[in-house]
Amino acid sequence: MVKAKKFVLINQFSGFPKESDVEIQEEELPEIKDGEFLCESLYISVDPYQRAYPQKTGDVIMGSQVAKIIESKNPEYPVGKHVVGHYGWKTHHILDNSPSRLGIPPKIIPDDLGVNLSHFLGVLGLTGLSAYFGFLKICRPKAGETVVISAAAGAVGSIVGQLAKNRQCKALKESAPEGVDIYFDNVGGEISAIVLKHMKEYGRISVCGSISSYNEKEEIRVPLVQRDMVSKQLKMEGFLIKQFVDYFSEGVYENARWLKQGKLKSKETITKGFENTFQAFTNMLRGKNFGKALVEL
Ligand SMILES: NC(=O)C1=CN([C@@H]2O[C@H](COP(=O)(O)OP(=O)(O)OC[C@H]3O[C@@H](n4cnc5c(N)ncnc54)[C@H](OP(=O)(O)O)[C@@H]3O)[C@@H](O)[C@H]2O)C=CC1
Ligand SMILES: CCCCCC(=O)/C=C/[C@H]1[C@H](O)CC(=O)[C@@H]1CCCCCCC(=O)O
Repeated sequence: MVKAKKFVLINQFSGFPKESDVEIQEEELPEIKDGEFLCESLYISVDPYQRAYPQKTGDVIMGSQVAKIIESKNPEYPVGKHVVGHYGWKTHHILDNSPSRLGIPPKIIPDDLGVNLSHFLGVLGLTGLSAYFGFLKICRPKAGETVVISAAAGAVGSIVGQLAKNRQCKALKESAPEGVDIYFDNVGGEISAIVLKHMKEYGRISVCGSISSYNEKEEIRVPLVQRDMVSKQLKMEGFLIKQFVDYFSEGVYENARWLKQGKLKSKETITKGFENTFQAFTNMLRGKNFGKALVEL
């Protein structure tokens, strides 16, 4: 009998998440049934959306994992293979072909890509794909254009910055005297209101997230955007990565190709130990991560 450990939400987050809002609980897992497989988590992803989205008390905290299949009664998921899933912060899972709450079933990790397993939660996972699709497909960058990225050192932002440089764009950290062609927004709020003022005519804004608001109890108020949107004829588009789910393999293989060519570097901040998952989560919310924040079990 396998005893799984899991992080359960016991109080709704209010403001910045507190240790007392979650609890590690143990769960005796039953024997697997036909069509099921048992997997052991190797890496767990901590992400801002775990604070942004409402979660029910008593539920396992949502999140993705890379796990190794250790027992199987499902020929599609053989023992020894690794999967990426979105089944929560838990050490062991009994799964089958059923999709997660993101509508995606467990994905077998290809053995032939020659990259770290952890990359499938970062540069080759939901954050790397958010950078790939959110920047390349929504912003359609052109050489010589000026790009500004908020939360540029993070999991998504650090990939967008490299994709921008690979396309001979000027990825700026400080001021942009000639104005901004593309703004990749992970933060929202005041910083975005300032960048909007510096957008060039026909600029494009890809809205990936608004982390400046996730821990705020009060609605953040910023200046009206419509005046600049109209006068500068700007395009602003929000997206959720799941909209591109049918094209994920394109993004994974392109990012993997650039990784192997050295054109993309995957930065990760790894916290060791399942019991430190919540700490890794709050460290990320405090900006203590560089690249993708992960937990290695
Ligand atoms: N649309 C989609 O499908 C997806 C959206 N996202 C969104 O993308 C954004 C980045 O996510 P991800 O790369 O995973 O996270 P990051 O790795 O960038 O970590 C979050 C970062 O946000 C910054 N931050 C935290 N709080 C604030 C604040 N109050 N004001 C300004 N900056 C803050 C910190 O960086 P620092 O303080 O160093 O600037 C922190 O490191 C988030 O908004 C997330 O919700 C992510 C994945 C998919
Ligand atoms: C309003 C908050 C915007 C947060 C944007 C964000 O961080 C999205 C993250 C996506 C992640 O990369 C994979 C997803 O599809 C996340 C969005 C939805 C995840 C939670 C599902 C919510 C639910 O089940 O109701």
